[in-house]
Amino acid sequence: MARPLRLGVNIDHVATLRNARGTSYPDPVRAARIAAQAGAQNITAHLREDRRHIVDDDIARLMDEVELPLNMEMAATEEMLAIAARHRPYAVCLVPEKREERTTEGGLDVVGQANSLREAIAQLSAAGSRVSLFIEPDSKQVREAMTLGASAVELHTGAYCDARLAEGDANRAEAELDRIHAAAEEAEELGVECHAGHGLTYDTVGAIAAVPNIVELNIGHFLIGEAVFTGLETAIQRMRAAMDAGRARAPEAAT
Ligand SMILES: CC(=O)[C@@H](O)[C@H](O)COP(=O)(O)O
Ligand SMILES: NCC(=O)COP(=O)(O)O
Repeated sequence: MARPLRLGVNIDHVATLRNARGTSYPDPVRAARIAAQAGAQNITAHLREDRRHIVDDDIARLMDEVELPLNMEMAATEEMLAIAARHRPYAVCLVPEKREERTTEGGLDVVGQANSLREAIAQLSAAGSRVSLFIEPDSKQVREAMTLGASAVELHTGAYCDARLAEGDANRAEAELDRIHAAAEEAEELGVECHAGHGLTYDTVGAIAAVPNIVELNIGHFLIGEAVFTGLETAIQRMRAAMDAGRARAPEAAT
């Protein structure tokens, strides 16, 4: 039987909409409560250094007012480490950040930043948070994540989703999916829990859910966009159904 696959709902882009007008609505905490009703297992929120969407008060309220565990995405900076130490979220996902980028364009260079990441992982783990590293599906990065003591890796699915959306690029999509399968299998062999996310839609989630070693998906931007048309609860339920359909096609995990 296929193993369980958790859904983390990323509510960043509720805050993007709120901040576009400088109002107090729409409220990411309200979105998080709806996600809970719709069956999500955790809430993901990315506190960017430039606070372009989620702000400090959102993190405080998500911790205090929402029952679901918080997976806080952040860069491994001193400022963010101090914030995480104050709130002690259930999980922290360390991500790369570039001020000019439109979204998180790639994974962390875990190999190149090993020393600073080792220290950040140690601090966060000592404070009681599970630490994952947001990486490209690449064997070197997976192995280094294990060496540094990360509990989990989250594989960046953006390249796969982009290839699926690009007409006539089936070969590239297939190659990206192969990389994700290989990295997920290696992570599990090394004892590192495997998550995935970025850019997933109803059309692309099935193939990722079918990767048997992946146990958590984090999905946001598409869901918040769909919520405009169908409501957030319905959007999340449809995503859950698409995930379940994909998972039902997953072979048994090799390990
Ligand atoms: C880290 C990541 O995958 C992002 O999807 C993020 O959580 C959404 O925020 P940005 O679109 O601002 O990167
Ligand atoms: N880490 C990925 C995430 O939280 C959601 O990414 P997206 O669905 O907003 O692209």
